[in-house]
Amino acid sequence: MTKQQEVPKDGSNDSGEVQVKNPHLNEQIDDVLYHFGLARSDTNFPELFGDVKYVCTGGSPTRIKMYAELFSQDSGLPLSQNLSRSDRFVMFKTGAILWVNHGMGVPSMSIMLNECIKLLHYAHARDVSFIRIGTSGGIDVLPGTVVVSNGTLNGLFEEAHTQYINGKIVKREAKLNPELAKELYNSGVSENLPVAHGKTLCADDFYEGQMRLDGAFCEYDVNEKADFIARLKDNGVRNIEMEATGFASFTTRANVKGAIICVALLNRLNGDQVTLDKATYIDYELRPFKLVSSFLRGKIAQMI
Ligand SMILES: O=P(O)(O)O[C@@H]1C[C@H](O)[C@@H](CO)O1
Ligand SMILES: O=c1cc[nH]c(=O)[nH]1
Repeated sequence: MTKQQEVPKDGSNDSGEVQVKNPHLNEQIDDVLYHFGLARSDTNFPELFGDVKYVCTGGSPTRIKMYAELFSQDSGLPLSQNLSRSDRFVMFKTGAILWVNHGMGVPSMSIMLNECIKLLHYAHARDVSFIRIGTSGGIDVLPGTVVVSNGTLNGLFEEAHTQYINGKIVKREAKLNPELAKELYNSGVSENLPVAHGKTLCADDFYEGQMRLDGAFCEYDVNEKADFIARLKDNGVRNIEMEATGFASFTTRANVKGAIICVALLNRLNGDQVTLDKATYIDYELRPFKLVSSFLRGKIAQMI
């Protein structure tokens, strides 16, 4: 086990490598990626992951496994076994594409992203893009619409991701890659999918943070909820989920492109409950996958 490649002091790196910006890692002989059950000392990261160009992620482990299996069928690329040795996250590989789930909300996703970013850094993977493929609550869009995010907002309507570190609030820029978003949007159009552009609100929970009236607790009234949804609409927000600002901030810090594609399960102007029957739910959750699969197959054709 050799000492890891030095991290530049200012964190800068224009080689296209996935960046970590933590000088303490230079002092570590090994690094255990605990939530994947993988360590530098027991796994050949460059051999297994050095070719990765796209990381596709979403909350549910069974959904991400299904996407990886379907992509293997669509592309003809062989599907790996589950490369994660922990029960926290699953990880599959189809050629240069890695499929990893992230759980629900920024705290879970930030663990996955920290470890995935280090894994790809140790693997010397270059020019990597991360795509979050998910579900959301739509704002003034028909259920089933695939929203390609062109910006992210936190609960204060700021384009920022907030962390509490060392007893202080730390705010970081939360921008997505506009060119990647445009390419993905165009793939949706060419697949005849109902696509929309718009900002994505990142809430800290599913109920009060999204101004639902159907949680266990609620201290606002129906008019306040309607005002909130109207304010979102006026600010160009097209959907609400629970990861966007964290995802945008982490991908920016790691020097990778980031995009978010989420299907709207409902139109929040018309209600709060998700009441889709199973067949419709499956149809909807496949829509953002179809868009990304078409995009990735185009990219693979260019790589050959
Ligand atoms: O994994 P997805 O995109 O479906 O996650 C969204 C956002 C929350 O994590 C979860 C709430 O149901 O759905
Ligand atoms: O309304 C919704 C639907 C999915 N995910 C969310 O976070 N909100």
